[in-house]
Amino acid sequence: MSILKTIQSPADLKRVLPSQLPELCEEIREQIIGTVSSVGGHLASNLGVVELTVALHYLLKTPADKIVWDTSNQAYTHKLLTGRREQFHTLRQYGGLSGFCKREESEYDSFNAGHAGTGVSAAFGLVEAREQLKQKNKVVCVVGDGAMTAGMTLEGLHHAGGLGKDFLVVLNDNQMSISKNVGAISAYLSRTISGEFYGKMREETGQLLRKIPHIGEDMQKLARRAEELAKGAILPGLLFEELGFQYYGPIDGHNFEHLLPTLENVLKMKGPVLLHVITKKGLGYEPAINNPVWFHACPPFVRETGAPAKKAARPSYTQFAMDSLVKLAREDQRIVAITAAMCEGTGLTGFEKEFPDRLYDVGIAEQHAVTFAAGLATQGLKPVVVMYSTFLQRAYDQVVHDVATQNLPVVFCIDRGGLVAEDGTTHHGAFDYAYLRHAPNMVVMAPKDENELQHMMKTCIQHDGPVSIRYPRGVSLGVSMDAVPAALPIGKGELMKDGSDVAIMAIGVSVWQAMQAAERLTKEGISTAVVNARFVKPIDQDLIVDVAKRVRYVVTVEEGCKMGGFGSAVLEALSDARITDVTTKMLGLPDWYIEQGPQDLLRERYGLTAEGIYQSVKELVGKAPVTKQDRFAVGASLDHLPHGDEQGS
Ligand SMILES: Cc1ncc(C[n+]2csc(CCOP(=O)(O)OP(=O)(O)O)c2C)c(N)n1
Ligand SMILES: CC(=O)[C@@H](O)[C@H](O)COP(=O)(O)O
Ligand SMILES: [Mg+2]
Repeated sequence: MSILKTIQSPADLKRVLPSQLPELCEEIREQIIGTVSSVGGHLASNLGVVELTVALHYLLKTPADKIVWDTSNQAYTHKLLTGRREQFHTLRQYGGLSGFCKREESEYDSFNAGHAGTGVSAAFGLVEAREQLKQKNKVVCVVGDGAMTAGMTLEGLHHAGGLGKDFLVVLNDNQMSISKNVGAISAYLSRTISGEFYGKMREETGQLLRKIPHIGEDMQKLARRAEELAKGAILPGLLFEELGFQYYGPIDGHNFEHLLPTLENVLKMKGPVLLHVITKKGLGYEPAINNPVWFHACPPFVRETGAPAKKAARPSYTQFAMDSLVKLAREDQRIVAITAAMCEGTGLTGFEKEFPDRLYDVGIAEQHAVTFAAGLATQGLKPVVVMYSTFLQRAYDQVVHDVATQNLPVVFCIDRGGLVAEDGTTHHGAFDYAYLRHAPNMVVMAPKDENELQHMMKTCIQHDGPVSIRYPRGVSLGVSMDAVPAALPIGKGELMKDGSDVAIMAIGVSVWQAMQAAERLTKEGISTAVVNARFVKPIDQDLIVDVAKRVRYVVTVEEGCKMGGFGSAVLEALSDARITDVTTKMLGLPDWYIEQGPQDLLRERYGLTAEGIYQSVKELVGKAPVTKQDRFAVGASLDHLPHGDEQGS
């Protein structure tokens, strides 16, 4: 009889005998491996926290007590124990369970996440809310060693340590971010784990801490004293102690005999406590233990071998971008690349291999990455910040204040621009055009395909100022490649096809969709032009105005939020040129957070496929044109005017 199947909520878990918990963990691992092998997901991190999650739910009274999962890509066991086992097969699919914590999904999810380093701050918000509301619940934050390198985590610890309220932070240390964790904090944690002297003393104090049945204030002091003695000369945990946290551990995060009594005791302690727990990424599935990087967030795979279930049809845009960068770096010694803990995802591994001294992995520290790049640029280097669109959001002020105001030649390679699929809301690259284009000095571009991508990479490197290039997640189009990349003129678009009724002005991967739609429309008698804008900023006003003068309708297409993005830039250009006799429509992402789902499905849903663009144009053209006289006639009813995104003039 399955134990897992008897658990509808954490209350049921409490009926399981402690001796049965390892068996339950095996069932949980089985379920996670089975599901992730068929739908993909964050396997390695999840397999590492099975015992820790079971122990926390075993001891806490959730949902009154709160667990905040930093990043929350490790919350699968939490989902399985909190009433979501039966839907677990829908994980990360359209309409299914999220791969992350979502308050909309369950009362057991205390805070939404997806980006790393928010856990401590959010959980401390729950702590202070409890104090303000005079409640009694416990608050626990589980944060990884990778997320410990994020500035926000340190800001949160600093605040919480200073105020001294009851708060448990569990540091889940598997010595890995996505790749091997980096930097001084990671080295510090490793020393804490591996110190030989401390290891022995830790064992003794750990035993003491586990033995104390119901730890009272005096006993707590005794345990602390013993712990202090154990610290001896090397003072493990000193960093956290100095930040106002009582530090305990490290303990084995896979052993219930350590986990349960230790957690029970630290949960009773007063003030901020940090418990250091050591876990292994991928535990329970050999291929994931051997390759935790690939299994951090993997596509569907063959259970028996761990091999990917499908082979990619063509190289990704990421690969083309980074191959271009490597080629350019061979010729230009000034180029250095910067990643914020995303060397593999951003495709920088080839660069690292060839130029190990010119690649900086700064940890999960996007803000630092950008300002660090600005510093490098002041000295004549050519820093290339390679980052997912969604993570660059965190460094908005650094882009504006540290790079753009000084007009520094920092290149931003923005990967995962647009819809990213299964990671959903927190990971879609929806906002970059909008959050970059309003910064004076910024150049913002996006290629229509991988060939243009290589030319744009060259353009970026040549440009003497802040410049960004964004490309999507996924496989490239398979177009033929020019032998040599050539820089493009900044701010110049490309007229792909002329027409006299409608102009579709598109950017990035939407351009080829627009071309297909235009060809079909033209065949049906609606003469349709297509502009590949190439640049969101500076936008090619001359081309846009020239084409707009020839047509009656202008449709903009972008895989980004409509508000403030590319379409807005086109409308501004038309407005500046006083083009008032075209009817316009913007296609792009609406003013809500986009759900998870396959890219194709989401593109279809938001009208960004060739079919969607075609339908939008047909609908627009089918409507009675709105004339200037109609709109401005005194007393004229506005009911006939286009609604929503359409802006008739
Ligand atoms: C702000 C931000 N940058 C980058 C990422 C990508 N990312 C997701 S998980 C992860 C590693 C997290 O490591 P750790 O906190 O140790 O958790 P583990 O997966 O090891 O449990 C990274 C870099 C992110 N989610 N958020
Ligand atoms: C980086 C990150 O947040 C991952 O956890 C995410 O799931 C990666 O997805 P891709 O790198 O496949 O886009
Ligand atoms: Mg880790």
